[in-house]
Amino acid sequence: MTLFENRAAFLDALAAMPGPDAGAIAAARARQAQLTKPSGSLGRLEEIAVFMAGWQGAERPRLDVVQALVFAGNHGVAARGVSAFPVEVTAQMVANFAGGGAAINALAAACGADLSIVALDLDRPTGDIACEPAMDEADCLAALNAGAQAVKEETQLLFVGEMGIANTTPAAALAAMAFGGEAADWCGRGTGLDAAGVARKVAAVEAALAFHAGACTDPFETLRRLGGREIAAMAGAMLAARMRRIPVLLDGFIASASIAPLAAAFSAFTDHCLAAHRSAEAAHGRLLEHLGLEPLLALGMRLGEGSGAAVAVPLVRAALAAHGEMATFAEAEVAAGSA
Ligand SMILES: Cc1cc2ncn([C@H]3O[C@H](COP(=O)(O)O)[C@@H](O)[C@H]3O)c2cc1C
Ligand SMILES: O=C(O)c1cccnc1
Repeated sequence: MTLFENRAAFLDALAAMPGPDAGAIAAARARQAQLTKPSGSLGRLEEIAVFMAGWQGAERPRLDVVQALVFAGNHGVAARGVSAFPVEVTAQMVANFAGGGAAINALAAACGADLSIVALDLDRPTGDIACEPAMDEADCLAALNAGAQAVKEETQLLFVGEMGIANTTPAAALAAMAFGGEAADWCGRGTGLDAAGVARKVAAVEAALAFHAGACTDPFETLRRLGGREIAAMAGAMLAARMRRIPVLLDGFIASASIAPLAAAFSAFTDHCLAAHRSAEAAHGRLLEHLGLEPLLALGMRLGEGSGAAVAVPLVRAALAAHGEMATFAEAEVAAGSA
């Protein structure tokens, strides 16, 4: 099913996004207050349980179906020498995902997530954002829909990741266009660029910001001009999740940048997202601040693929286990305090 028939349908869906279930939030909070522990003593685990209750619409949310989606795409801007790796690596890594040999294969299995890989026209790199739009309208819509279609109805927690050599460059451009600042503020070392490589990246992002200035009039247009197929697919999947009230664990710099145009237009967009981690990519912390999200972890990871989100899934499981399985003061006949 095509969720977004056209540009207007995408923008309408964004404007009409639902909020969490207030009744389930109230019920989960009331339950938390009854559990055999001092109020607040499980810290953020309590907030995670209440967050999950609100988006799942259940006093005791569950985590039987965790879905991981990894989207892959290639980028015209790679020709400017903005990555430490050659573009062939994108397709080679897609083959590695299929063979089960990538980090996300191991980490998705370790956290009990159901992993799917969606490769998007790898033989057809996007336009070079420094001097042309990444995609035409049909291409951008197709990528948004590829993301949306991949989200299963029964998913109880979603995370998305990406593979696309050079994609920290469009990610930096998207973040700069959404939240302002200099190109250099948003450019890091990606896969391990040296100083000259970072300088080429900054120049590419500066050129992109100048070329597309004034034309990025809505989130669709920003994604179309400055994004990429895997980036638009991530945004489409995370919007589709929101439309179905499915909570999202947000991965690293590129996944976060994919929703920057949506969040810049509608700051409530990130309400259904938990930031899994703060990537070692220099600008990720600042980007999360703009998105209004506090990362759960900071492990020095800078891989993408959804790897940081996978590592945070056990925290959500722990939060829901405590919330769902603990006894109340009444059940355990423990005296409740005044706090
Ligand atoms: C072998 C390999 C596996 C990866 N898995 C994710 N990335 C990550 O690195 C890329 C972004 O960094 P840059 O913009 O510097 O190219 C993306 O593909 C991202 O997913 C990888 C990169 C490599 C080389
Ligand atoms: O934070 C990320 O997602 C990231 C950082 C560097 C390279 N690839 C991905």
